[in-house]
Amino acid sequence: MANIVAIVGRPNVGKSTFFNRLVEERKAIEDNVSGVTRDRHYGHAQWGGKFFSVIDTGGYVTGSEDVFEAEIRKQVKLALEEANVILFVVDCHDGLTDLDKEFANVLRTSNKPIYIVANKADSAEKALMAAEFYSLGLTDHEIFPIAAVSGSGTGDLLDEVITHFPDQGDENPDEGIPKIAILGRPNVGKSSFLNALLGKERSIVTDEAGTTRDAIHTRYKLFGKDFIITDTAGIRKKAKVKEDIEFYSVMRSLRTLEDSDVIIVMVDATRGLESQDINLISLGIKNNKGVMIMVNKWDLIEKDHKTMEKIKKEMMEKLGENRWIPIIFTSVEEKQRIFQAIELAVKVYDNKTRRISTSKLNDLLLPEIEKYPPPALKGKYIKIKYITQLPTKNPVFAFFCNLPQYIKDPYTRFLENRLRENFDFEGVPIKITYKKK
Ligand SMILES: Nc1nc2c(ncn2[C@@H]2O[C@H](COP(=O)(O)OP(=O)(O)OP(=O)(O)O)[C@@H](O)[C@H]2O)c(=O)[nH]1
Ligand SMILES: Nc1nc2c(ncn2[C@@H]2O[C@H](COP(=O)(O)OP(=O)(O)OP(=O)(O)O)[C@@H](O)[C@H]2O)c(=O)[nH]1
Repeated sequence: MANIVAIVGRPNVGKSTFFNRLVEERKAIEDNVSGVTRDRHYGHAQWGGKFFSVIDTGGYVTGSEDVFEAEIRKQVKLALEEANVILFVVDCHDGLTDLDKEFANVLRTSNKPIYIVANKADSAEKALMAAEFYSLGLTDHEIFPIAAVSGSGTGDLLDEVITHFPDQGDENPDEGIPKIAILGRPNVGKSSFLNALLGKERSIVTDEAGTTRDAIHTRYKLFGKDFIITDTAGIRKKAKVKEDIEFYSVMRSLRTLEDSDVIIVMVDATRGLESQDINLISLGIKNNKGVMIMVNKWDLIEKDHKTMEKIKKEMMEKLGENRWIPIIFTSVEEKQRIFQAIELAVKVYDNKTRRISTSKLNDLLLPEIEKYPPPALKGKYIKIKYITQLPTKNPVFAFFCNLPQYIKDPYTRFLENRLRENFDFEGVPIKITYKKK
């Protein structure tokens, strides 16, 4: 289960600075191994051996001068639903404001742990100002003065925050059963697909939800395969509220994606691969998820024996260097290839957990590298000596060589292609790193 921390607070108190600080530290640790997702509102962090995600809800409040209570409610509601812990950021510099009080009133309705983070405590003198926020009476926890710009005070805060996480977080999930998320634009047929899985064979094993606000993991045993579909049904209902569709569907995608191994990006055959679909695919890749595309409503397409190949080719072009993503054509309505879609998702999961022995890697790849060695740079020859797959959750291959810094992107792509030709990593992002030897 994902550990999630939400940052709330009025504009300009330093939420994004704080967010970046939390996420940067993890990034520094991880950068050379797995590459880490980072965007404005959502990122990964680590403290004390626990992994968690951080949502900066700040950007969702529009208009920094005129923040209406409805907006605050919307922001905070999101935090309450998604997070294990809420960090309410205030500003020591400005002291307690009316808007802070409004936020506090909304937060009071929650039963999740709340910490008041008194930011801009740049000096000991400023830190004393933090005491003022006790008058909110919002939380039994200590108030933590911090300075997001320098990071001072954040360690003490995080020591406390992580005590609320039930486990280590997503970096260390239970092995074995593939968790599959079905994502896609509204109306492509996601619910119909779930119902088709549910309806026919009626063999759900469990339907467990930690709390109503967590992602729901439904475990299936169908067609001889064990798998889990991750979903956030509670949020889905709210997506029916019109103006919030985009807002909630993004949050929903993040949460389901976070809790899954493989994402099925469902697209509408009559519309093709659209930019939103590409965004979901990129999000999956950045988060090291297995990815496949399910082109649904295939029954609505007028076709001959060449149509499928033609559409596949067009999609491949849009995928560019991510051509390793498999595409399957289905009709949920006519129950066409529904089983194969699940089978493919499970296969992608198997590929994702594939381990190649060092001897096999070297036997197959070193001769290819010998044929096409990395181009010499500044008159220096680059010699790759051996290759090994790192013991990571996602496929990462370390190439040991004399001058790692001299190898350029095109050669990395060459190596990735050779890896994919020799071993089945269909649907799986793979990473290549160079190490000095
Ligand atoms: N002195 C001081 N300034 C800070 C600190 N942290 C953030 N700031 C400044 O406060 C201002 C607002 O910071 P942001 O991180 O953009 O604030 P925010 O809460 O994300 O603002 P919105 O995006 O409007 O919601 C910036 O000028 C920051 O440089 C700090 O620890 N000390
Ligand atoms: N022709 C055809 N229609 C389909 C197919 N799959 C789903 N539909 C129809 O498409 C419509 C939308 O299906 P849903 O399952 O509600 O789509 P969804 O992706 O869950 O939609 P949201 O809940 O809005 O995200 C419904 O009218 C379905 O009956 C299919 O394979 N072929």
